[in-house]
Amino acid sequence: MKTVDFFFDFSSPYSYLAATQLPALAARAGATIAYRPFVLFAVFKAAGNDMPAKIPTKGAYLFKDLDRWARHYGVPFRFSSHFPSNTIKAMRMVHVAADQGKAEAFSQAAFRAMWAEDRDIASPETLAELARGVGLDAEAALAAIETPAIKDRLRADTDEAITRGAFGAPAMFVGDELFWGNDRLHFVEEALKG
Ligand SMILES: N[C@@H](CCC(=O)N[C@@H](CS)C(=O)NCC(=O)O)C(=O)O
Repeated sequence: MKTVDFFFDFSSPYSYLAATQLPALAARAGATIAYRPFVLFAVFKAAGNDMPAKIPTKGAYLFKDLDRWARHYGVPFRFSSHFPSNTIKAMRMVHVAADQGKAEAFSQAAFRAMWAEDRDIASPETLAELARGVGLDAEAALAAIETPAIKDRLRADTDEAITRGAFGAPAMFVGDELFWGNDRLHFVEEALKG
C-alpha cells in the first residue's frame, strides 16, 4: 500500500485545505496518509523562502484564493484571528496522538479548530480540549509534549522534509516525488494510483 507523507504546519491555511481532501483522496487511491507536522518557519529559513503574505499584493490575493478554495470544496473556512500563531505544541501533540493511533483524528480536529472555528490552538486549554476530544488523556498529553523525545520527533520530521526538498506547505511526498500545495492534489492522487 502506498503512502503519502503529508508534511504540514497548523499555521498553514493551504495545509488545512489539503487536509480536508486527503482522507477521501487516500481512500480512492487505496493509500495511507502519514501525518507529519513540520515547523514551516524553519523550512522557509532553510530554503531561503518566506511567508507569501509578506508581499502585500500577494497577501491580499491569498485571502480571496483561500475563500475560493474553501467554497470549491464546500468546507468551512475562516481566516484565523490568531494567525500567526505558535503551533509548535499542537504539532508535538500529533506525535503523542500518533502513539495511540490518533494522529489523523487529532490533526483534523486541530486544523478545524484553527481554520474553521477560530480557536487558539496555542493555548493549553484548547489543546487539552482537543486531546480529550479524540480520547487522549489531556494531562498526560500536555506533559508528553514537553519531553525531549517528542520535541525531537518534530525536529527530525522538519529536518527530513528540508532534506527531501520542501520549501513550503503543504509538502506532500509520494516516494521521492514532492508535490507542493493543496492545488496539486490531483498529481498526488495520480502518483498514488500509478
Ligand atoms: N497554491 C498553493 C499555495 C500554497 C501556499 O502558499 N502555501 C504557503 C504556506 S500556507 C507557502 O508555503 N508558501 C511558500 C511560497 O509561496 O513559496 C496552494 O493552493 O496550496
